[in-house]
Amino acid sequence: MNEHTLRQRLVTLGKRLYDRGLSPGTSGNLSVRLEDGWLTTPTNSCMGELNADEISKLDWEGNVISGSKPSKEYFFHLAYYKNRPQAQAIVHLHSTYSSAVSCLKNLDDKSILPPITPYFVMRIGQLPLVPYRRPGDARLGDDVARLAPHYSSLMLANHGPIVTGRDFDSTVSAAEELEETARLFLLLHGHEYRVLDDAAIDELREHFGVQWES
Ligand SMILES: O=C(CO)COP(=O)(O)O
Ligand SMILES: [Zn+2]
Repeated sequence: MNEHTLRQRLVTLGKRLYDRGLSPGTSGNLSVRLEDGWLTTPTNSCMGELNADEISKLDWEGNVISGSKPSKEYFFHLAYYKNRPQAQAIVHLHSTYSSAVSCLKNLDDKSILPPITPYFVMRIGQLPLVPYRRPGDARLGDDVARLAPHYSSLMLANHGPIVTGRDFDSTVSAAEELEETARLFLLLHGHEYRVLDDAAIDELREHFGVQWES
């Protein structure tokens, strides 16, 4: 997709996320990689009302080339792009169920959600917890740089998810999948439930190349 089309996709899918209630208020931010830099949503923008011409364009040093002032989290997007070549797009949300899970105590920090469904394993994979930092704290960039080579998605403690993918549309779908998984996980609380066993995960790995260590 060229830059013009990607700007339109940011507007269209930003509205989809907002309409689904996955990015309340002005929370969250989106970005996509281009040949000559990358695009991100302006800081304090509502995802339901993005303007294609105002979207911020940055270079690989984080300098603004054009558009409005970028997201205050631009540096963790940059850290992901620099440390994960396969990441072509990034979605960061404060979606309710994912953010609720990010607040739970006693999580396995290396993999906070169990493999309850195949689509979670396929689209997200193992999801580590990044210790809490203030939004906009540049040290989040170091945390993301360290984990980015190993994980396509991360959960910021007491905040929300960062999801990356091979193109923008599939990254948005993966973020939606994560939200549904978090919802299922919380619905299952207090119930006895099965998780996918090693054989099932191996089968998914064979067919879809999942990122899950048994
Ligand atoms: O989600 C957010 C902070 O974590 C939103 O910040 P921005 O509006 O600066 O993108
Ligand atoms: Zn946020």
